[in-house]
Amino acid sequence: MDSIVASALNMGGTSSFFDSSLLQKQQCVPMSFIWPEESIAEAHQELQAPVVDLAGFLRGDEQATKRAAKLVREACVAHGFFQVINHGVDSQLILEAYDQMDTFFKLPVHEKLRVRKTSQSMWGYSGAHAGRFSSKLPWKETLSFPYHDNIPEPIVTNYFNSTLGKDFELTGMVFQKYCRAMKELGLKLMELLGISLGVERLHYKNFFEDGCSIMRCNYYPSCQQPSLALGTGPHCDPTSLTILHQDQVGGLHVFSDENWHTIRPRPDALVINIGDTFTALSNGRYKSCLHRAVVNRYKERRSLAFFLCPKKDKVVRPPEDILLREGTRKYPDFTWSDLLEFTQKYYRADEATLQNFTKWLLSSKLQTF
Ligand SMILES: C=C1C[C@]23C[C@H]1CC[C@H]2[C@]1(C)CCC[C@@](C)(C(=O)O)[C@H]1[C@@H]3C(=O)O
Ligand SMILES: O=C(O)CCC(=O)C(=O)O
Ligand SMILES: [Fe+2]
Repeated sequence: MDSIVASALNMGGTSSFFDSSLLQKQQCVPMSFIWPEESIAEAHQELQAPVVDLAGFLRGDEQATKRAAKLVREACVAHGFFQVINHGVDSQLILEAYDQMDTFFKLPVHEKLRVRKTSQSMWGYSGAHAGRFSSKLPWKETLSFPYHDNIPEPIVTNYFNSTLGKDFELTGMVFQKYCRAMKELGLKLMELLGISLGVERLHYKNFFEDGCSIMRCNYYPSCQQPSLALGTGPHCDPTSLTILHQDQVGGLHVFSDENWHTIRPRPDALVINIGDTFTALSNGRYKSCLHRAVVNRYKERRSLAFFLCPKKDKVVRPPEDILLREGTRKYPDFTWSDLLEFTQKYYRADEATLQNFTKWLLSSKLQTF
């Protein structure tokens, strides 16, 4: 590794970090950011996926709910992806969340490193995951924090207060509100997913009620060689349901019918992805969405991702209605804690996480199903 790259990645002993302002000054992206050809194959067409209007469902209209559930079922069977509008989340709150995330990412690197993510924790700031991986680095910075509502104290506000102090009190309050809105919508979507799968209406909603979810702000700096690098490599989210807002720049791609497809940004829409854990909960009926985020030469890009997760020790298994109907199990019982541990300690989440996790689980725990 040459010395400029080493300093931009700031390799010193065991620690390393990503200074995008230094990396952007070089003509070429460092080797460690180059992805294999199959991962960066171009996207051609826009994905034809439904934009589901939630207004009728949210006000309890039965016909509208049936229509929404049908669209959701078709989209989840095909690729595990759809968008929602009239979702009930205040558009002003989304803009405020972007403003607050900008305040954080514009800080000098040494300030952001005050909340650096360590290998022992899911939470904090990470630059290109440079301390975690050494190749196929993602051209992004992330800030991740937990959300649940199992205690009366505001967990997100407290996270910001205890890590970044008084200057980030407002950031904490905005994200506390944003996460509450995401969780509320996530639970309503679980109800819709339950209806769409023909299981007891509140089954999934109840399952997720006491879970601890993950909130992540993604910041993708512009990149001098966008055709070689990736913001986020091809992957299925190991989590259950992702509610994502992307800014106006564009860069989210979904894999469907053997091709990568673009997802045109819609400021009024939230993107919904099925994740691996929900695939298991539906006994494989709903696909975990394979997606990636590309970067571009001219403009930085931002997205806000809320990953809905069940409580860590709950057993992930499809509801009896599905098991009785289908007879055979596609995946063994596991807990979210098992899958999370797999992606944080042993396996970098990609397109085959669930398949490899299942093998690992069966061999390491000598489990049968
Ligand atoms: C449980 C998680 C692991 C990741 C963060 C959440 C949900 C999505 C996962 C991730 C984004 C999938 C792509 C690879 C990854 C390493 C990343 O680029 O950030 C994944 C996250 C992670 O392990 O931190
Ligand atoms: O930024 C995006 O559009 C996608 C991000 C993503 O897939 C993730 O954070 O898991
Ligand atoms: Fe993702």
